[in-house]
Amino acid sequence: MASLLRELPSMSTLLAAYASFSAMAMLIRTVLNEMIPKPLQKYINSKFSDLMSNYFSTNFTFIIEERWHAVYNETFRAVEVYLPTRIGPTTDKLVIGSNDPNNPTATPKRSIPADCKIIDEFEGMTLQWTLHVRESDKFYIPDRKCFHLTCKKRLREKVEEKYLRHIAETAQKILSKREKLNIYTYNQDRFRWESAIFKHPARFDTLAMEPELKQFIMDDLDSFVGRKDFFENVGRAWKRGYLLYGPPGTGKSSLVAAIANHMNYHVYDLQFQSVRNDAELRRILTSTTNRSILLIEDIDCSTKISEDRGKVKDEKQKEGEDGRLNRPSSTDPGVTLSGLLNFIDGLWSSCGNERIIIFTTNHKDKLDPALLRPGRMDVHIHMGYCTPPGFRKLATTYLGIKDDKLFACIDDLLKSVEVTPAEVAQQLMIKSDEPEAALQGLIEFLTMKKDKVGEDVTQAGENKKKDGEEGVIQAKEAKDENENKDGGKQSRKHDETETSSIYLT
Ligand SMILES: Nc1ncnc2c1ncn2[C@@H]1O[C@H](COP(=O)(O)OP(=O)(O)OP(=O)(O)O)[C@@H](O)[C@H]1O
Repeated sequence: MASLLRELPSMSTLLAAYASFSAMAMLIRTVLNEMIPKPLQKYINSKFSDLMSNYFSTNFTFIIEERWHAVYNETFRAVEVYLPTRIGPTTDKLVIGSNDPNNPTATPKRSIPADCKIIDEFEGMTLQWTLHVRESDKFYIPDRKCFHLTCKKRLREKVEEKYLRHIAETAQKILSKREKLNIYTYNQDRFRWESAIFKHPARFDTLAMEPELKQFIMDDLDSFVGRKDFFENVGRAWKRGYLLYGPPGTGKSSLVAAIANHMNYHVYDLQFQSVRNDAELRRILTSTTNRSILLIEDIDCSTKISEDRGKVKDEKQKEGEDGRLNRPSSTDPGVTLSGLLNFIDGLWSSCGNERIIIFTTNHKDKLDPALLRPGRMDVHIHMGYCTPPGFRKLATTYLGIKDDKLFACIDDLLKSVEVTPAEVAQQLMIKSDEPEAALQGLIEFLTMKKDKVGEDVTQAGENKKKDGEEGVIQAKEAKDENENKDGGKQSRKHDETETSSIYLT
């Protein structure tokens, strides 16, 4: 032992060696600093530290981004649902909130804050999650979100095979048990769908519609849900399109709410005006979930969608333009009909399952024929003026009565006056706790409307009289014809477009 100690260098030798090594290192560093440009130094440093950490680290990180190629990443969505259920004592912050104005005392919902570590345990493994948000420096590019999942390198395969599948299954269970429906609206500034609780009271049994029509729609919806294999076998995307058209106040929005409640589907309410172009439309539509309704209301108000493509082209050619229909302008919404059709029944229609697409319009005649072509929207539903069965339904809903001696009189008036279910409902609501008074008020309202129509027709006749003898004869003929129909008072002409109807394409 003593001989061994004697062979060791002395303390002063060690210090001298250390000093000369340090001097040499400093010299090399100074030379390298002077000779190698800064960016290259940075690059070498980062490569070196990556290499070291990869080589020596025992951890492995999965990165789960919000979008996977062109569509929303379902793994990301599953993690978003699953992770808030795994908040444990190691988590030191949490985002909470509620979007249910009907229930302000409800327990707030949880969401994961950025850069917060969450530890999960699964089959003896410890897993660490972090949500990263990379802010975009360009206003037209959304922020990028991704989850980092870190585990031990040796557990990588188990995590991939078992843990991630467990997350997908758990999220699926949570989502299938959803008690509350959401209505989503697209926030153009934040590039994302934002939700509110959807608690619309409209149901099929409160809708004033022809009973057969109502039954048809319910059967159609029910058969759609159970026909996954059918759609697959016939090579069609598992989607159903409804076009609801009719005057304002006939219940188009109420029918959408009734469909959502019947199917237990979330509603994505898209305003075309908030979409910049077809590429953005594709992005928006591919971020919606399965088992949902895509609602585009008043589709006729979107000029590019509603105008006949032929007409647009002709007009543009007349103006000496190049006729490119799809070019967005500063005033028109940038979405084109072809962009929309591509999602309805084009190649993109196969992205997603169990989707219902609903368009509503007050002016079906303004829509591009391409949108009405057979097979595009599977079912066209005309929402018409209030009929006697519709009125009875409203009387049951609003007054709680199934029959009354005044019903016959109201039925007669409804056959001769164009009145929307919204107007009838409004009248019944005024005195809903006094059914007799409410019905009497409705009779007065309908009679007033009928008389007004009569006056309008007489006025039109008088105007024509001024225009010449021929006009007088025609007005009289028209008036006589109506008088013959309903005992001297003006009546409305019932044609097939005034009552509710259905048309399968
Ligand atoms: N068929 C109906 N059955 C029951 N209630 C109805 C019906 N139609 C209208 N109403 C009542 O009138 C209100 C307005 O109707 P709704 O918004 O559904 O009509 P709409 O056809 O969508 O009108 P718009 O074209 O102006 O959007 C509803 O909140 C509902 O109370």
